[in-house]
This record gives sequence, C-alpha cells and structure tokens, in this order.
Amino acid sequence: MGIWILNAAVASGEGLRHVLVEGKQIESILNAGGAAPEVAGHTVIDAAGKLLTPGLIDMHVHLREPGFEHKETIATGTRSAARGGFTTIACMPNTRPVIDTVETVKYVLDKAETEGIVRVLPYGCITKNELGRELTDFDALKEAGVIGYTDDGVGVQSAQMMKDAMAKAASIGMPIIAHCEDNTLVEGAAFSEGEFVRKHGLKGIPNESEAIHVGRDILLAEATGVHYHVCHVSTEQSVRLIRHAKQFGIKVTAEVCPHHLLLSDEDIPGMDANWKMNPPLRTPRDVQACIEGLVDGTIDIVVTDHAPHSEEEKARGVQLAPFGIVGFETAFPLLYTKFVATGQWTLEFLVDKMTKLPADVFGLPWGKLEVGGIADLTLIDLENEKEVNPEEFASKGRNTPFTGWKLKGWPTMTMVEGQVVWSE
Ligand SMILES: NC(=O)N[C@@H](CC(=O)O)C(=O)O
Ligand SMILES: [Zn+2]
Ligand SMILES: [Zn+2]
Repeated sequence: MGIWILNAAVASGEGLRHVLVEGKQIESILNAGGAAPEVAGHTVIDAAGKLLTPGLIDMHVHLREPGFEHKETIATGTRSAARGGFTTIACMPNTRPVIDTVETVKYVLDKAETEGIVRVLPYGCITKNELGRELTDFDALKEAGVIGYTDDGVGVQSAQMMKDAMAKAASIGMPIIAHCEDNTLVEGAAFSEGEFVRKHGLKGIPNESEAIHVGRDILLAEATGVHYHVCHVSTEQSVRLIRHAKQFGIKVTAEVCPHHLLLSDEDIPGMDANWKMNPPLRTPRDVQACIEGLVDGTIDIVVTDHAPHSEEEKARGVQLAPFGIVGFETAFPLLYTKFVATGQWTLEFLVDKMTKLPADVFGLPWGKLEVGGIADLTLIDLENEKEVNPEEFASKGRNTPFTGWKLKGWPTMTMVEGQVVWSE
C-alpha cells in the first residue's frame, strides 16, 4: 500500500502531476491529464491547488542541542523545519559542548534519530572548542558522520590555521564551510556601518570584516584545492570576490539568507534586538548585490541560518543581546511572496535554490522530484495569504524581524522518506 498525491502543480509549471509514493521511494510520476490512476488500497492526498516540491534543504541551521536547550532542541528545531517545508537540515556545531568530538557527533545523530522529525546532517568544528588554536580530528569526525567542517559563529582568525584545515579537508574530500569575520574590525558593534548607526551615533560593523576573510580564503582554497563554501554572504565586496574566484575556476560555493535579500540597515525600526544578526543587515546596495549574485549563480544556494535565542536573551538590549534570528518558518513564504509573486524570479529558480542546488553543492542524494528517488516531498499553498505570527512557530525562538508581514507560499505538508512528518 502506497500514497497517491493527486493533481499537484510542479515548479516547472507544465501541467499537474499524480505522484505515487511506495515505502521510502517515489514509485511513479504521471501527467494528471492522462487516465486516472488506480488508487484503491492506497492512501490519497488531494494536492489540487498546491505546489509539490522536493523537500526543501537548509544547509545552515542552529539546533542548539546539546547545551542551549532553552533556545531550541532537536525536537523543536526539526518541527520548526518541517513546518517550513524542510526535510533535510545541516546543523552548525556551536553548541555546548561544541561538536568537535566523535561523542558529540554521535549524541546529535542519536537525538536526531529518536527525537527529530526531519533529516539532520551535522557539521563538525574546524578547531577544538572553536577557539582557533588547534584543528579537530577531521578523519574521526568524518567517520562519525559530519558532512563538513566549520567554526560557524566565529571566523577562523589565523590564515595558517585555515590553510592547514583546508589542506587536510581537501586530502579527505571534505568541504570547509566558513563564517567570514575578522574580529579586529568588529569589536563592540551590533549593527552594520550605514545609515542606522550614523543616525544613532553607534559603532558599525564594516563590510571589510566579512570580505577580508572571503578574499583570504579564496586564495587559500586555490592553494589547497579544497571545496570552500562561504556562509551567509552579505556584502557587495564578498559577491564580487566570489564571482571573480569562480571565473578563475576556484572551487568556491556560497549561500545567502532571506533576510540579507530582503532587508537593509535602513529598515531597522529602532533599538530592537530582533533586527540583530551576524552578519548584520547591510546597505541597500549590498542587498542589491546579493540578489544579483544569487541570480547570476555567484551565490549558489539559499539557507536560513535559523538562529533561535530566548526572549529573555533578546530583551537584554541591542548591545548585549546575542546575534541571530529564526528562519525556518518564514523562508519560503518570504522569498515566494517578494520575488516570485512579484515576477522577478521564476518559481523553478527559487525551488532549485532550496532543493536541487544545495544537494548538488554538497553532493547529497536528495532534492529532486524523480522516479526512484527518496520520497522527501513538500506541499505548498501559493494562494492563501497569512501574516507572520511568531506565536504560531514550532520553534522555541520568537526572534524574527518579519512579524506581521503578509505572505503567501506557506507549506501545508512535509514528507520525509515516504512518511508525512507534518501537515497543517
Ligand atoms: N547568525 C547569527 O547571528 N548567529 C548565529 C551564529 C552564526 O551564524 O554566525 C548563532 O549561533 O546564533
Ligand atoms: Zn555564522
Ligand atoms: Zn549560523
């Protein structure tokens, strides 16, 4: 007995489909124009009026477990992901303890297996404790199941340390995923150098703090041959450097977050820590460069950088509050409403940036709608308009700048390996 998903629209826009899921697999995909399928004995999901996509993939998320369970857990984070239409998520290692040992990797994978409802792929740290002093055991972490190395949350300050990390990762066919930030340029600043900090007489975070690492690391990637992936690109300078590196055939890929495509520092309404994230909201010119970079392929994929914090932490005032905003439950509706519904992007472009392309960049077997493929699937309602209401989030985090935005494109069902893990 299988599951027939009937009369679903697909992102390419050419007619409706009936899709049969048997066990963990997509068994067949039919054009809905032909003879009606034999559904007797099967479960039927009526997808009329809905878009069917491969399950969304998010290669940059913070699940906070172990150690920061008051912010999020693997249970709540994966539920939040499922509500956002995500079926595969890659979690960052800046937990407590950080994910720098085989034991911590196993802990996360075990928790994900027993308490998670979507697929969780862990990253391991580049350096022990993310302190930048000593490399972790890349071989052992790979063996334990990490999909790459990153010190996300902080930049690797030493060029020699980064070069050693890249050389080692390259030798075992693994990627380096970099949070690009030079600490000497950002001390004490909460927002980007731009209109907002000028107006309020604050110290700003300059664009070079990110782009200096991007430039340095591109040269190190060229020298070592590693696959180098740039986290949360936010500046015009970074986009330019990555575009140039790609023209040279250097193995660099990059990601961008919805908030860096939709908001600039000029949108910050006041001293509200729900607008504080790292990298910060930059100038309108940077936003435009990120959009252009995504469109021309300089930036490969969209990620959320889902970074939940408690309300108490975010209420400490903008100077003391931690950086980060939640992202799972608003990502697709935001980008659909603001870029696809407005006619700037095709639906297929957006869906590819959140499914097929992340899978391609990281060599993962998911993210495609094809017979014989794993049945990770998402249904999305493109018509129903609804306001963003953080009280409805499955995440423990309520820290979003998008409260009250009226959006379309809300997921209504998420299936992982043939099992409906969430539906409205
Ligand atoms: N993005 C953020 O603002 N915060 C992230 C860290 C990070 O992604 O660098 C976090 O862990 O809270
Ligand atoms: Zn980061
Ligand atoms: Zn992050």
